[in-house]
Amino acid sequence: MRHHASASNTTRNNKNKPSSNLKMVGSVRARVIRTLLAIQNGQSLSSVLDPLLNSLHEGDKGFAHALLLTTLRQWFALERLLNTLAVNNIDEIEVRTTIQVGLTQLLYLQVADHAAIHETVEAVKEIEFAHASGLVNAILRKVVKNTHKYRKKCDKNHSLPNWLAYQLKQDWSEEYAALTQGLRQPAPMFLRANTTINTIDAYQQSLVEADVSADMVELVSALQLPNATDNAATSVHTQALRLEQSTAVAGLPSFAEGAASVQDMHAQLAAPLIHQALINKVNADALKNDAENTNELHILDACAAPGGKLAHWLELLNTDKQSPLFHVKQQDTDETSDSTSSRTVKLTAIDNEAPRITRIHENLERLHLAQSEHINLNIVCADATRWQGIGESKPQQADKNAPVFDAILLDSPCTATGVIRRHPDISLLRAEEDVEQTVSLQAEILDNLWAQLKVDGYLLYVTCSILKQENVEQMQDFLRHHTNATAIEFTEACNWGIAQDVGRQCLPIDSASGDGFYYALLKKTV
Ligand SMILES: C[S@@+](CC[C@H](N)C(=O)[O-])C[C@H]1O[C@@H](n2cnc3c(N)ncnc32)[C@H](O)[C@@H]1O
Repeated sequence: MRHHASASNTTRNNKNKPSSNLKMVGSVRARVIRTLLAIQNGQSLSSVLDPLLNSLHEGDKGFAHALLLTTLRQWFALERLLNTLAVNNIDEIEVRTTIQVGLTQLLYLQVADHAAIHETVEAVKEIEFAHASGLVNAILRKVVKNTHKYRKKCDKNHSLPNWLAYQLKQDWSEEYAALTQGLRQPAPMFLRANTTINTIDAYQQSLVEADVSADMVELVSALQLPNATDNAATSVHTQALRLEQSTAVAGLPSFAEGAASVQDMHAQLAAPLIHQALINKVNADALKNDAENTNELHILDACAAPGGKLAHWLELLNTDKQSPLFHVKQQDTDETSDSTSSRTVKLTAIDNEAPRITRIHENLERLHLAQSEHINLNIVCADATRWQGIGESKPQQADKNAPVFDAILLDSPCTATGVIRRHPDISLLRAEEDVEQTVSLQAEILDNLWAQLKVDGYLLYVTCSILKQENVEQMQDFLRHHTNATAIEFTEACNWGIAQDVGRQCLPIDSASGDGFYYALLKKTV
């Protein structure tokens, strides 16, 4: 019996919590400091970033964004540096945060010394900690005497909480130095062209015409899928567009009209992989002339919000309308000829957070994917540890407990340690004890969904974590407890990720490459 916790994937901050609320008044620096205090108080960057930026004049937004994101990326390194700079311990989080914002300007943003010091001292007064203005001034003045030395000191080592750095060293000793430095850098911006509206080449061309430089990155996956002819690996190709410079989506051609989505290049592997696995299942069923599977296919995107991978899967389904998924070849009763009938694909998407479900609907509307002729789409707010898809599919089915899904995409809740470059608040918000809770939640979801997968069906397990406990170790544990599961091998012909005992792991080391995702494909054998 595997250990299960009833916990949800929550984040906590176990440090002294600052008291201030998010008050968007005063100078840019004071607003950034207040935003950082709100994050230390447990709020996510995504919930506070827009209120901050929307409160500012257009001309100040870029600086505020850079100051906030860079301070978060360098947070733990700045904390360590601050501890060596102060003669006495500084207990007030408001004061520490202000000094860290000052250090970011001096060490990472090349703000002129005088402006950085003067404005930061003014900001500490604005947040009503004027008694510390002398201290802030003294520490920042000390640093400008030798910024080169302090920058070097700050860059040494990692900028992560110690528990996370320790775990990464255990998991990735060879890659550790590059990985921890990689996590301090910004990530490139990637797009996915909506192939139901334009080809990838055509969208790249429209980017050129809009003066947005982008190159195409091709990811190749090679899967040792059973039933492939002569045991050759099945190749799956994914093409992502990488922008030379990150930009606001409003500046991208036809973005509002649904021509493209922002999605990390490694996140763009998920839909093509499960789509190919589904095609393989359908082809294998056809060879076996499996009547039960001929009329309807039912597929599941579990943990679907805000719908990035769901939209991608719908794009693939809608782009290839001649696919065997929609057309069933049947042998006529006299066995002398074949006929073809059409088949509906039922796609169910679930997530347990209602506000995030609203975002799925908004995203699909923008991409013109909310409705389509061949696909019966059903979006449900439900808890994947308990939800039963039975009856959703075939209410008239005799055996109410028979599994119903031909393929399942499980983009699992996780610690999101693989996307720290984009969401640097994760380093501050995650606590060590979250890992075990998350691993238990993942196991619970896996168990519940596995029981609902048909024999010969596939489940793609995905996380944006770089911790082995949530990834390869989760899969090893799953395979030990489910003898009817087999892991499909990703061969060395894959040009992404690092082969694991089960599945493949991408690490966010290369500043031009994608985030830290893990992929494992499982097949149900009996
Ligand atoms: C990694 S995100 C999914 C991202 C999504 N697949 C995409 O590509 O846009 C994980 C999702 O799991 C959902 N989640 C967490 N616990 C869940 C549960 N017990 N049941 C269903 N969904 C859950 C979260 O609300 C979150 O939206």
